[in-house]
Amino acid sequence: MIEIINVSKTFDTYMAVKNISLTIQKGSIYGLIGSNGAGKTTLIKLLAGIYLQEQGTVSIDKEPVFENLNLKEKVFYLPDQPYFLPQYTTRQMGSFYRSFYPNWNEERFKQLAEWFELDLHKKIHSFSKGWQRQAAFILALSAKPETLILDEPMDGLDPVVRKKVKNLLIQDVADREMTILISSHNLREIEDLCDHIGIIHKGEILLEKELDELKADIHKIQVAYKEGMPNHLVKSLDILHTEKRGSVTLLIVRGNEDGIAEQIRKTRPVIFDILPLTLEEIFIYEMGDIGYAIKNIIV
Ligand SMILES: Nc1ncnc2c1ncn2[C@@H]1O[C@H](COP(=O)(O)OP(=O)(O)OP(=O)(O)O)[C@@H](O)[C@H]1O
Repeated sequence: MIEIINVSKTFDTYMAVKNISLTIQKGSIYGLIGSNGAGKTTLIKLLAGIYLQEQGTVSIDKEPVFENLNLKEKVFYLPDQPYFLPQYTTRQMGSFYRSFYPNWNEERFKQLAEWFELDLHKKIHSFSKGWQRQAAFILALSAKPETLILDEPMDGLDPVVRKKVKNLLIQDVADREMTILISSHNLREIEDLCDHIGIIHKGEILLEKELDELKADIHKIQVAYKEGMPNHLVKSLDILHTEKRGSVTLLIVRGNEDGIAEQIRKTRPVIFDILPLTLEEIFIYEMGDIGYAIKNIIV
């Protein structure tokens, strides 16, 4: 379990992280979202033990992170610009990590290289940006860390590779309860991966939520009637937003999905669909002012 309690970090006079607290349960995938300069990398570097906070505590499984070598054997940090030793091949980087990470799995290393079709014997610096990131993922996942910290991990990956990476991450979380903190400025990109989301803005956490909790309670519904929508239905539903699109009405409704569907079916609509809501839409409709603020700060 990751615990960040009342943590602040200042550069000269600028406070990049302001009194942040958050907890990430073991086996959870936590998405830290924020615009450029929000403080994501600073928070991540505090968690990776690269920076020391001036205030508060940063711990994993109750152990303080900073200068804790035992803990570092179980944590893998993949920065936004992956670092490799100069002139090294992925094979050589593998040998380097093998000496450092006790859980290193050679079999997996070879399997992943095959799966990504990556040449282990080529110098990493000759790879394109996307291939370098794939090499970094192969190394990170072969180290079998208990905690994986990823800063903007999907940058430069094509959609097919993104899907592969997401599947691998989910598999490791399911198989051995790996904990992941993943930062991104793109809500859409990580919404299908994370079970918790934290929004960071100007060094502060604006909002933190469990995704299932967010998604279970709000629904996008499309209905059409021969003679307009019945008034009693409008009154009985907890409608957050209504939009007319020709003869079809689009509703954003809060409440239990089955209950809402039953009420609508009773009114015999000619069209009735429940559509998926994106996380961005949920933020906007569910959180009013905060939702609109969030819309303006993330893509
Ligand atoms: N080493 C540093 N020295 C001085 N200021 C820094 C340093 N690192 C970060 N900052 C400042 O702290 C703030 C937060 O930066 P940080 O890199 O954590 O943001 P971020 O959310 O990761 O942004 P991005 O999405 O652009 O990578 C910024 O204003 C940045 O200029």
